[in-house]
Amino acid sequence: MNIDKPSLKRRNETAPHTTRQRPKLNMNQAPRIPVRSTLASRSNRTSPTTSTVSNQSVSTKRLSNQSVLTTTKRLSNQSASTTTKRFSNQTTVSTTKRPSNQTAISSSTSKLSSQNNKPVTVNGSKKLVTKNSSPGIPKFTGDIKGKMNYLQTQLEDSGEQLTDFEKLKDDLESNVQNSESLLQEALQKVQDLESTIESTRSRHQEELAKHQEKYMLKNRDLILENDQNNAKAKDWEIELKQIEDESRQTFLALEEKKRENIRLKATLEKSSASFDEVDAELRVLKMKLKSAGSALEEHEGHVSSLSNEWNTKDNSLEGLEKALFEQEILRRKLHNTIQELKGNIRVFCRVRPSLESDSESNLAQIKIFGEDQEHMELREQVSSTIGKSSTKTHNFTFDRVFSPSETQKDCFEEISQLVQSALDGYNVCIFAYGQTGSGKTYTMQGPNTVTESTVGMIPRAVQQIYDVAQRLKQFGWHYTMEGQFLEIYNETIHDLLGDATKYGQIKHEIHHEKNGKTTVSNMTTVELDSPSKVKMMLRKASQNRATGATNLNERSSRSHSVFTLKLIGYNTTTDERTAGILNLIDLAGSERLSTSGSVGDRLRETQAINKSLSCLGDVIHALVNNKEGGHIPYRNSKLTYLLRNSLGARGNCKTLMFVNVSPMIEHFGESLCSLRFATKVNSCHIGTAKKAIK
Ligand SMILES: Nc1ncnc2c1ncn2[C@@H]1O[C@H](COP(=O)(O)OP(=O)(O)OP(=O)(O)O)[C@@H](O)[C@H]1O
Repeated sequence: MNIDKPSLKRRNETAPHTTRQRPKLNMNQAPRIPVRSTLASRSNRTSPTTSTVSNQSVSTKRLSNQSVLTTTKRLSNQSASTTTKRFSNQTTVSTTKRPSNQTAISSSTSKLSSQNNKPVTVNGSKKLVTKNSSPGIPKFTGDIKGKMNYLQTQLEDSGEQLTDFEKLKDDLESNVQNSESLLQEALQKVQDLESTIESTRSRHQEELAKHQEKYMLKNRDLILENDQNNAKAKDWEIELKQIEDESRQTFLALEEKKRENIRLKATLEKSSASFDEVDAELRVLKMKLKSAGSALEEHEGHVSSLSNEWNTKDNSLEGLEKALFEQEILRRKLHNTIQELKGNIRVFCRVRPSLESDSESNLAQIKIFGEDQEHMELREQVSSTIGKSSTKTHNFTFDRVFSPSETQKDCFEEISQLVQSALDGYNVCIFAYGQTGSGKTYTMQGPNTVTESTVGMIPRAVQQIYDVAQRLKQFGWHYTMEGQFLEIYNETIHDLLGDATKYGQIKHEIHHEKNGKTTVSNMTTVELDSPSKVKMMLRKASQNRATGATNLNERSSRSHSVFTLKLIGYNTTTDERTAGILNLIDLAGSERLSTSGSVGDRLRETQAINKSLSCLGDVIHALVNNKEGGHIPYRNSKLTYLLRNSLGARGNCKTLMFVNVSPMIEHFGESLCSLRFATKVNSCHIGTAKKAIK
């Protein structure tokens, strides 16, 4: 809808001559002027006969202003005079001859008249224009009068013609005026149209601008919408991807479910088959049950007769229980008599097996023999001063020698009688003596990673005491068990169940009361009402020992550990009370100062260990050799002072010592020393032990 304004203007300017639309003339109103047509065709022969109004108007105007008047004038001036003047010799010629510039109207009118002699329509009235040779005009006859008449006639004709022409002129002029007014109207219409066009154009422009603005806004909205749609499309893409992933996973899960379903179907089929089997079995069982039901009825009859029998026997059972109780008292008496006969100090030797870290080739020759496995022989290759090699044999005898293949259970079976004695009110000490790495801790507690078969003497002893205490309940005995665990390191006592970070800050003093009770101050006491508590206690002690040293084994070999279990029994039937103590002692490594090669702190440690161990030997020696009431050097070491009431001073003590030895040749010398020390202990006889009965 682009409107080219300049081109419009140009068109307006050129319109009169070319394509400008003019108001149409109403040809029915306008007079028909064939003359003008002829004139027009003559003046512009190339123009179409249906020439434009403007052409017509212009021609008409000219006719009215110039041609018609000129023609009329000339006609009036010339026709008469010239015709008259030339009449004599040129009448025909002058009348027929027309000036070259004479108007088209006159010419055409003349021509029409002369050629056709037909009536010419002018302003709607028909006029007959005659030629000179027209039969209406009298011919010149040749006389003057005739001539005059003729001329008169001619003049009259001319006057008529003139009148016609004037009429014609008037008509033409009115035509011209009409045409002009039409033209004015047309021009006015053109102007109106132009202003209409202009207003339409400006309106269109405004509308266009509005539309453009609207479209721009719409376009901007569309861009925004497009951006939003793009963002949405991206979101959708991401969402679609997620959905795709989810569906892939769902598909995988579905596949897995399908496979599981297949497996389950197979299992179900199997199960249904076995269900059928079970169902058949159930039916068989039901039948059996039925027959058993009838058998049961029979048995019930038997039961009622047996029940009567039972009642009579129940009465005799009470008598039997009483007898059993008496027998239990007797058993305990006999047991302790046997223990006493065996001696109050007994020694067991235990040879540990070779370890992965030991080499087979370095095993010492150790032989264990005797009816009760009580003898052992150690062979040693020696060279004399003259270089002659020979075998030297060392023989030892103990209460029992355990070979490397014997288990913890085997060892415990032998000491369980002593543990029983603690329940019966005796003070029992079980020592583990030997060089570092000979198996003392293994024997007393078990290895670091303990199993049911490797569990040591301490937990086994507690388990036994717990079991026996439970069993003795039926005879009226009720026991309370309290446990303590301490360490003697460099002659200082540490509470292994206490706070290891406070070692050295808290002082622990040993007190012996007149009633024979020994106490250590500031010690943690644990009530052992179940065997599981012993495990907890041992774990805690082990952790404290680890906190106290960078190397657990190193610490354990440099200190004595003493586990004390106090057993207090009360018999509600007999009102009897017992107070026994079980001490389980893992001694520090017994290696000699010369072989240890210790210096500095380690030297002082070794000296302290050796001192306390030799004190133990001295105490035992004094107990053997001193007369009753003689001095026993218990105070010389913390260990002997602590165990004063358990080492036979008051006669209710039982002592067992495990001497642990290594099977390796490299430890041969230390093993001999340990065995010699144990032999001395074994030869002691500390009188007859008496249980503590209050
Ligand atoms: N009878 C045994 N059966 C199997 N292994 C044993 C036996 N006796 C000791 N051992 C092992 O030998 C090694 C040393 O034993 P243990 O630590 O008990 O010696 P120790 O005499 O207590 O040493 P320390 O004085 O340094 O504490 C340990 O690895 C232990 O498991």
